[in-house]
Amino acid sequence: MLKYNSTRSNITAMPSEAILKGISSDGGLFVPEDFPKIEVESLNGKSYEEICFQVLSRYFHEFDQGDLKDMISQSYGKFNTKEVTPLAAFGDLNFLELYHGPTLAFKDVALSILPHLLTASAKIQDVDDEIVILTATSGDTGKAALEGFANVKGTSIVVFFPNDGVSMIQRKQMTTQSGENVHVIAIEGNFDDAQRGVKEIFSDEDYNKLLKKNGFVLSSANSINIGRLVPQIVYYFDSYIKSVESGKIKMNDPVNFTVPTGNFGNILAGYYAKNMGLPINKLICASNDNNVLFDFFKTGEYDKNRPFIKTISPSMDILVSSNFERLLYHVSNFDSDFVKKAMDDLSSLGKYKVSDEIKNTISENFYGNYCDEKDTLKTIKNVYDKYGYVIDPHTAVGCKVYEDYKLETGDNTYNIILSTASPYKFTKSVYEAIFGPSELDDYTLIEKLSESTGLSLPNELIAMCTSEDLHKKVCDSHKMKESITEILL
Ligand SMILES: N[C@@H](CCOP(=O)(O)O)C(=O)O
Repeated sequence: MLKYNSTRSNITAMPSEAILKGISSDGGLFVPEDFPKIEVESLNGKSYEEICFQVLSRYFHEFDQGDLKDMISQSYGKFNTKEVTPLAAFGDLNFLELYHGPTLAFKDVALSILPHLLTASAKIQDVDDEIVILTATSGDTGKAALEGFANVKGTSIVVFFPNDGVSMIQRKQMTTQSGENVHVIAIEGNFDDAQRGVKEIFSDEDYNKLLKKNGFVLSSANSINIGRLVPQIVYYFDSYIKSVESGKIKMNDPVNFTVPTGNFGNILAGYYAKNMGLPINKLICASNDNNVLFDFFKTGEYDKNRPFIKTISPSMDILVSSNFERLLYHVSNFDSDFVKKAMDDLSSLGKYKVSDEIKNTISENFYGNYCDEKDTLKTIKNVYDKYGYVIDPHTAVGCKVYEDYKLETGDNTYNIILSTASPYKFTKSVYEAIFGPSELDDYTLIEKLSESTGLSLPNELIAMCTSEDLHKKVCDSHKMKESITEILL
């Protein structure tokens, strides 16, 4: 029976408890005490949903197998492509399109199923309080979580986003969200402030007792919740199998994955896949100008003491990548004292350093680099000019870092780039990258981008642009708890 350990102490939890809590009471993140194994050959010929079942059932053994299968089929029916996460190949660029879910970002893959996992976990844990999902977002998680949890019985959701730190379309997607149980609040601050605020609320014992007394328990829709992370492992296996089936690689050939990275959840899911048996050679971690991780891979020092830079890939505008804590726990051989000290140093000094041994173990698995704004725009244009294929700025960051990786290392292993969002979420940046400056705004450019490139247009996006804003609240990043109190108590 697989259990979950906190990264910061000897607290353990069953899967349902870990999912329901979202984060451990000591501030640590839950990680599996072991990596379940999958024989990759056994997945040959299986559909996305079947692979999903193989992965999830190994991590979440408390759920009834039939119920788990039902949850999976209810979750992925709403994707607008036959294959949940199709691969698009141009030369040696293989883009894994993770954005065909309801909100046009990779977050849909996990957030379509998380509400099911959470409500099933509440049943197992015999909890009938209302589950309040606290979410911090730099643009994509927020909308996907709202969509997933809107009107889900027994839950309510509060999303905090940086008032001046998301794209126009990302903002509109959130502020127009309907649902009886949804709350969207802009904060005066950046994503790190939002995430810190949410984590502080989780660790505030007295506040959690007060909520409990009033019939509420907190959980998370961010990738700090293991229930968010595990479903993201699935597309690593699925894309590998698709690559074998299309003859691009042979079974058991090594592959690289390039992952545009912010909170380190998506790439960590790849590390979990590798430890489960997927033959991954390197995980290529692509950052934007907020290049803390790139510096870490070079020096072994994680140092967030630097300006927070707003970029055209806002979902990755993050200096504290939460899931890096999980990686430290794994590579230090489950040393929770070391992780706790590192995390304490990060919050008091803004930095920590790891030993050469830990740095080297990380470098065996990961390569890090970053792409600045100029190169992001250039890459969008180059890919379009060469292949007529439109990519969003986050994917462009991945693409450029992949090119740099090949040049620097000479490694030509088959590589898959995770394409994390639809170009339409960043219409103006993408349009201008390809066609040059425009006076028009994102809303107007949506149709122009579609007409000029032939990129198929999600109709709901047009309707959204003229919808009324339902959420207009703005709060100070130090007043997030007060906002929740106002909503709930
Ligand atoms: N890039 C994210 C930031 C939060 O990441 P998560 O994976 O922890 O949810 C976003 O778009 O909100």
